[in-house]
Formats: sequence, C-alpha cells, structure tokens
Amino acid sequence: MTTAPWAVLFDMDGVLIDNTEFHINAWIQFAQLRNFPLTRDLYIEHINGRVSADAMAYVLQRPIPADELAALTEEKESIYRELYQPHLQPAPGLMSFLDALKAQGVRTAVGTSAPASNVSFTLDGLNLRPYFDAVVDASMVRRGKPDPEIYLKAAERVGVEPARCIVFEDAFAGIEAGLRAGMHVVALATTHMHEELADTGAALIIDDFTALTVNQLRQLID
Ligand SMILES: O=P(O)(O)OC[C@H]1O[C@@H](O)[C@H](O)[C@@H](O)[C@@H]1O
Repeated sequence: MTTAPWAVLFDMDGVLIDNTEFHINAWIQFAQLRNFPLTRDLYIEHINGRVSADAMAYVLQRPIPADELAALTEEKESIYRELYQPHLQPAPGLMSFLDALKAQGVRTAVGTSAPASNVSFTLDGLNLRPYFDAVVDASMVRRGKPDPEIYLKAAERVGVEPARCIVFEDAFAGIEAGLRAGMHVVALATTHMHEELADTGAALIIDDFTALTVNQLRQLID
C-alpha cells in the first residue's frame, strides 16, 4: 500500500441522490410541450447523464445556440426541482461513507453534467458542499460526458492523477467518461439494474453506500 493521495469523484444525479425517475418525468413534460414524443427508453439512450446542451439538441432536434440554452435549461430544471424537492434526500449510506472518507483524508470531488442551479439545489439543499474539495459542473467544461473532460478536470482540481481516482457513476455516459479518463469506476445500480451494468467495465457494482468501506475501495487502487 502506498501513501500517495487518492481521490473519490462522485457523479451527482443518480449517485449522491436517487432522482433519475424525477428527471425522466421532467424531461417528458418538457418534451410534450414541444411535441416531441420522449419515452423512458429514448431518455436512457440519448439524455441520461448528459449535459443540457446535448440533451436539448436531441429533444429539439437542432443545435441550440448558447443564448437560447440557458433559458431552455432552466425551464426544464425548474420542472425537475419542483417534482423532486419534496423527496430530496441523500442516497442510503452516503453521509456515513462521506464521513469515513473525510476521516481518512481521502480527497473528494463532484463531477456532474448538471447546471450550477441544480448543483446548488442538491449540495446546498442537503448541506453536502463541505464534504467536497472540488465541484465541476456542466458550465466548466467544453465537452460533456461521455467525454472524460469533467472527470479529468475534477482530478486536476483535487491534485490526484487519474489512475488514483475512483469514479462513482450510475449512467452509461458517465461510466464511459470515467473509464476514458483512465480511472477506476464503481457503478451504482440506481438507474440501471446490475445485469445491465455487468459489461460496462465497472470494477464494482453496488446498490448504495450502506455496505461499502473505504478499505474495500482503496484495494481497487493499490
Ligand atoms: O449528475 P449527472 O448524472 O452527471 O447528470 C446530470 C444530468 O443528468 C441527466 O440524466 C438529467 O436528465 C439532466 O437533466 C441532468 O442535468
């Protein structure tokens, strides 16, 4: 075992909080207003885990100029926040797991495709911000997941080389982003079932954080 630093990089939606069904319903409502017949399967294939610029271009079937994107994103995200607000809570076992990481001096970051408004809704709404050394959101990158940029930037912010980072993800696009960044990936079976995640390249598949120990995680690196 070495003493070099290592880091845990958390995706936000579907990992820190189990909220995928609320995003699906919000996207379906938003798409209906634009006569786009969005279904759960189409959401999973084209939207899940991706930045708004890419998701909007799919739903509106055209590239979205930057001056239009912010308003469209806020329209959709305010539907989502209204639906999810009464249910906002950390994923099972998350708080004890974050405490354990902090107690052992492990560096931590969030790497999310969400806009800053949703990051604030989640991290400030649950008082999670003090647990993270860095937060990288959609506004800070040029290319969204499955591109590795979000996770590479998070690793750089916490000063840890990619091979010593472990990414927690639930979405196919996010798992791909973590692997392309040269990191280890732990998949959360929130949005997808264990069987669907089996061939993704994830080193470990878990239901939630309740049974996970820091030592178990560390073994993935050492
Ligand atoms: O936190 P994550 O999983 O990177 O992604 C956030 C995005 O995840 C997508 O699945 C949602 O539909 C988006 O609206 C959301 O912004």
